[in-house]
Amino acid sequence: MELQLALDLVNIPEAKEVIKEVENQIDIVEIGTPIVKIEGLKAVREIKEAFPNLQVLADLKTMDAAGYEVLKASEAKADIVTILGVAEDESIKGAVEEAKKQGKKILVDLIAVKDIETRAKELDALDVDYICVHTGYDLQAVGKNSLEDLLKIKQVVKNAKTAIAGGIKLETLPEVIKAQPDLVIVGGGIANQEDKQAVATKMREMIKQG
Ligand SMILES: O=C([C@H](O)CO)[C@H](O)[C@H](O)COP(=O)(O)O
Repeated sequence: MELQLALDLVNIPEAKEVIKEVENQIDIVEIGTPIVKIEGLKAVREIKEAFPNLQVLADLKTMDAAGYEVLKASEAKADIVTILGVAEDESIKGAVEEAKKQGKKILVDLIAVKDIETRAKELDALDVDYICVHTGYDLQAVGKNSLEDLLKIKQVVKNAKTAIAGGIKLETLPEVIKAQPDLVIVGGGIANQEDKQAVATKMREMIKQG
């Protein structure tokens, strides 16, 4: 099981400071959608240059022109690029095709997908690398989480790795681990904590113990 730190509400220098504190505890660092929108793909390039040993995920949440966006993120040295599960199959195929050409990976974000099982099954057949259940900030605010969705997609996804994101904290990590995703994505659960290193270290230990 891998651990990904999602950075959303910071600028590039602030992102570097947070990563420095936890780089030994994480496998992947996510340059979140708000950072990419505000700072551009240079955020991806700068973080990869500063932390070459970490995999860098560009959370583009692509919806169209997928091959082109994957190409541009790849040129900025992203290792993994995200596309939305609600995108057309043609877009998913375009993203996968370009990622394969560039030696990169595609994570599909199921945010806002209504029939999670059907879509996860379809996406699994399109050769994507990760399929991620995700409760975004706006649904977290009304008390939702993604655990049930993870259990649902685990039943139907046979090829891709499964991932979970959305409001995961130290206290909720044990039940997430029990559901055995391949990738756990944590944003505020690390980034908003006083002692980020201690929290990330504890999370890493819990994940190791499985
Ligand atoms: O993708 C995300 C969100 O849509 C904002 O861009 C977050 O990275 C994801 O939700 C993980 O962050 P937390 O919910 O703070 O753990």
